[in-house]
Amino acid sequence: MLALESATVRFGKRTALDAVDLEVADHEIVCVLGPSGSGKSTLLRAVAGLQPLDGGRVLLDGQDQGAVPVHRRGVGLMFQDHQLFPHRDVAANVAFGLRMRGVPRAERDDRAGELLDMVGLPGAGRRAVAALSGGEQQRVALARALAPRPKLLMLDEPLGQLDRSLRERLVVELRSLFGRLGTTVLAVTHDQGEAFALADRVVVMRDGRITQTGSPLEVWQRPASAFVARFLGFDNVVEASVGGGAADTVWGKVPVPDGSPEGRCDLLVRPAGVRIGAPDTGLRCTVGVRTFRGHHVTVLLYPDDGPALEAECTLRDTPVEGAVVGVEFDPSETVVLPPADRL
Ligand SMILES: Nc1ncnc2c1ncn2[C@@H]1O[C@H](COP(=O)(O)OP(=O)(O)OP(=O)(O)O)[C@@H](O)[C@H]1O
Repeated sequence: MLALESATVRFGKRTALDAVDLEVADHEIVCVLGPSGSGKSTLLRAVAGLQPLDGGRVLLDGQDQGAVPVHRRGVGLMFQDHQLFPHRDVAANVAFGLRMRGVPRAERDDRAGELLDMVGLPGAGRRAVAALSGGEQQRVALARALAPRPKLLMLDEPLGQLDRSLRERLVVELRSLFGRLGTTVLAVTHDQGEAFALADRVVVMRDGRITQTGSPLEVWQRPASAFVARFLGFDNVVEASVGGGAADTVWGKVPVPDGSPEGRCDLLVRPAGVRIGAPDTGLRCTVGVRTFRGHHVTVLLYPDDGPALEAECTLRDTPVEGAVVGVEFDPSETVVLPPADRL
């Protein structure tokens, strides 16, 4: 349905999109992730027609969109600051795109009512936008973007301003709504949790390029590089050298999964793979800060040498701060990554 072919955008000397190739299939939900400045919004704007390309093409249903203006691309947009019209009521906001398309009044009202039901705001049509909570406004913005039945819905930080618990709830609702409607979605977020909960496929950007793409599970289990691993919030990443089933690291020998490539690498050890035991077994560490995360605890461990290690413990097994412990590593939670200079 959507294809970017070598899409390139430059701002002066800066290349914001660097020959990006990306395909989005019908009914697919794709989330673009990446640090600030990596080109996510530029990608979205280029697809919408808000940002002209300096090279390459954007195709929708096989048609080159180069000469097609924004309002004829058939894409729905929902941006972070959701730009509702504060002086119009909810129904008028939802029906805005339909009015622009000359849809008759009665049909607009019906459709607005239908959409408000769908986004969980039944009967809210006559309410003033200014009197809604942030989460309700977000739902109105979503209803407005969906009203003209866009073939592609694009979301830029759709839940950006809302508090975490509301975001976590809304993201689940969004995924199920898009599934029911069969909406094709391209969304941008800097929040991994949001992307992983929403997407069928995630795309990780770095410096205007796509550095990894895959299902949320694939990317989570096998980040393609130290960059992606760190971006996902994994801090246990060190340079290493693999041979004979183990990696030589600043933390000593760390067992790696069978079949891991040999030679120089970056090594990721997921916190779940850092096993805490008696001080006389494995790597000696001193227990530092502990962060309670509901059903588990993240513990920072300071070895005598090398960077701190993050470990995940059950509440019951959490050692006390200042204790000296021994650490062993679970090979099923380690990932051998290509060394940064070979990417
Ligand atoms: N209108 C513009 N003029 C000049 N430079 C721009 C413009 N828009 C974006 N850029 C630059 O292009 C690069 C990519 O920006 P973009 O907004 O696409 O990143 P992003 O990944 O969406 O970042 P964020 O998460 O902070 O929104 C950045 O270096 C940015 O400074």
